[in-house]
Amino acid sequence: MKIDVPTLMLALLIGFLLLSLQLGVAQRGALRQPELRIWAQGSWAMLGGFAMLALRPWIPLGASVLLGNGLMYVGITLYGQALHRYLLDQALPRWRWGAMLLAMGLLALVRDWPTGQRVGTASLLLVLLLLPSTWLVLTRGWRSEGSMRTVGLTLGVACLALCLRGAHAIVQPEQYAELMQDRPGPGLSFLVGFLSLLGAGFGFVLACFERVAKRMEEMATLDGLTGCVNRSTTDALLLHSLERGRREGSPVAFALLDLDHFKQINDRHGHAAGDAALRAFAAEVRARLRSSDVIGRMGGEEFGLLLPATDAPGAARLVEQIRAAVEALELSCPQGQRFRLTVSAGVVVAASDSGISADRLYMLADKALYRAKEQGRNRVLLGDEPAQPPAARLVALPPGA
Ligand SMILES: Nc1nc2c(ncn2[C@@H]2O[C@H](COP(=O)(O)OP(=O)(O)OP(=O)(O)O)[C@@H](O)[C@H]2O)c(=O)[nH]1
Repeated sequence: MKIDVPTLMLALLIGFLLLSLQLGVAQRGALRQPELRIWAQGSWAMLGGFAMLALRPWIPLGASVLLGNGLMYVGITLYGQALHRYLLDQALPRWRWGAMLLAMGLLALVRDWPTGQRVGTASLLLVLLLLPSTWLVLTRGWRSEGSMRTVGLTLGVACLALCLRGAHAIVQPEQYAELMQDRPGPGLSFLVGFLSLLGAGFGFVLACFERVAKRMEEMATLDGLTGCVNRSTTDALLLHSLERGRREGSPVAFALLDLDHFKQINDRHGHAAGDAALRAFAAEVRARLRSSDVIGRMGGEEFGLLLPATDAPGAARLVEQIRAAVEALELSCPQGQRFRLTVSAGVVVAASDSGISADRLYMLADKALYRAKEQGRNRVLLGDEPAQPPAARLVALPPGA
């Protein structure tokens, strides 16, 4: 196999230039991610590094070696910074910048070595700088967006190829006497090592896209404050559950839960304490649900609980447990004052053969909730689901039932 190194160098220059330009353009649009900006800076540094290597016939050898490899070390470290922020939401630890400076210092010490040993050392230093990021992506990134796996794998391939290049250059320095000469080993390791780094960049862009798409989906379906599904999603899930209950012959329970005197909590302790109370309430409910149950925020301090395949006694027991747990909850506001919450609830159950609509089920739950408020709050009322006509029979449950 014949690999023409000058052509390869030109291809890499164009590749990193295109990646940097595309990332720059994406930054001006909707994809304004700081991690992508940092990756773009890293790609500009890599591009500068290749340019310095490619200019070797026209600039002093020492400058080409130091600037070429040094800029690549900066590029790799910036890639590390982007990955660190993306996966850990933290800045790159200082020692990684220190390692980059140390690598540059070592490079300066070996700049007069014969080409083979110098290429070997420079490649191995590149691998050492790349390894911590590769490890991070292969461990933490593996459970992240699917595209991060391709980033981890391509970085792993880059490390392997550059490691082989470094070892090969030290063992057979004569093959590396001239940077631009056509030799299969040096050419192949250069090709695979740096193309993999370029590929990791495209994988990283895709991972950022995936994350943005996931966030947009969450924003469309979830309530940002409590993490519960929003009202329209709850409505859609209720319709779906009723349909499924009909097909499978199982009942569907639906409850409306409304925090009592919530306005007073806001007025006395502030809006932030009110928000914290809503979050705490949602967490308290979520902790008691099965994976098939759904808690939705219907608006303000009102929540809907959707319990598929649950009959009336089961639903009433669960909602009563929630009521008691909320009553026992003690919250503190930023000023240190402590306060408590109570919740009222209306529960209705649709039998599989009732043919009841989601709207009517909601209305019956709302009626039961209204009665619970009327009867003094902090209680759960069960509204029977009549097939027809609409009046709900309300059964008061003593606390603890
Ligand atoms: N902190 C906070 N308050 C909210 C939010 N959404 C709605 N509220 C407040 O919730 C309060 C609801 O008040 P009301 O509808 O009078 O109900 P309540 O005070 O709970 O009275 P009852 O339901 O009759 O027990 C209002 O003060 C709203 O401003 C929110 O996201 N955060």
